[in-house]
Amino acid sequence: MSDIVLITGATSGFGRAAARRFAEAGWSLILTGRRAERLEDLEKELSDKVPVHTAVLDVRDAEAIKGVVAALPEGFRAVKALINNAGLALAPEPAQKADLDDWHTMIDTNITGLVNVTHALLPTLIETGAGASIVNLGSVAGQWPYPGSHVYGASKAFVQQFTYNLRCDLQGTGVRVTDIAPGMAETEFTLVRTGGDQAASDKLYGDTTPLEAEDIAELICYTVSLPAHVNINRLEVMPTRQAWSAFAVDRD
Ligand SMILES: NC(=O)C1=CN([C@@H]2O[C@H](COP(=O)(O)OP(=O)(O)OC[C@H]3O[C@@H](n4cnc5c(N)ncnc54)[C@H](OP(=O)(O)O)[C@@H]3O)[C@@H](O)[C@H]2O)C=CC1
Ligand SMILES: O=CCS(=O)(=O)O
Repeated sequence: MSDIVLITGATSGFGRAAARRFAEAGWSLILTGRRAERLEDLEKELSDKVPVHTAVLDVRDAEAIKGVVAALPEGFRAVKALINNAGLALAPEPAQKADLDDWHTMIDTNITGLVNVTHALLPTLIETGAGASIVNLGSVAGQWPYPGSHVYGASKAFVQQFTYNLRCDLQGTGVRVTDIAPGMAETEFTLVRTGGDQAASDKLYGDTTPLEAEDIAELICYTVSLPAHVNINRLEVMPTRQAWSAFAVDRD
């Protein structure tokens, strides 16, 4: 029987690329996200290669997650890898101009959503035991501050610390936990962040070489495919053409 991976946010970007990468590696796929049509398209694309189960799911809805886990069909129950990828940034403006609803949406998705899914899958992953994995999508924004990152960066700092704390509690169960923290990667991320501003997205990723979704998919698949005794705690990865900036100084 093939290994089983559950991916949140499989309808775009890293999640969709990871679905394709895991299919290449022969894993059975549980693909989730809010956009049903995209899940159907992905199922059509990949189900010739590997078994695919899809579930329309908003990670903010803890009851719905429990329902999805309880209704997993035979052959998809013994999940070996959970990829907590669903997430978003909103409100690129400074904190003092940000909408409170946008802050709540980021907290509800990136923090509450991630812990909802993790809590629902922990018993299964512990039962799977040695070689099971949780990969959480953090961000360089969880480590490094920058203007306009406010709640987004803070939510990703939570992801890092939650990852480390889970590692402590899961010691002895065989379940591995990893925070993958990418820098600039071209997906629909900036389109979402700017409320659909394609020009802003094109400008950010233009005239340089950002990470591609497939780069992160490769790292996710690599992380969970390592021998069972190896746990990557955190992987911070940037495009070669991205680096840190100097401290900002307010001058007269
Ligand atoms: N691109 C980048 O530069 C970086 C991104 N990241 C992180 O990587 C992760 C993936 O982002 P990326 O692929 O770039 O962005 P995309 O916008 O391309 O994909 C985001 C995915 O998250 C899903 N999602 C968003 N909200 C919810 C929700 N409430 N419930 C379920 N699914 C949801 C979306 O699916 P749907 O809308 O169908 O629900 C979509 O599949 C995020 O956690 C992001 O913060 C980290 C570092 C860098
Ligand atoms: O998490 C995404 C990368 S960045 O936009 O914060 O640099």
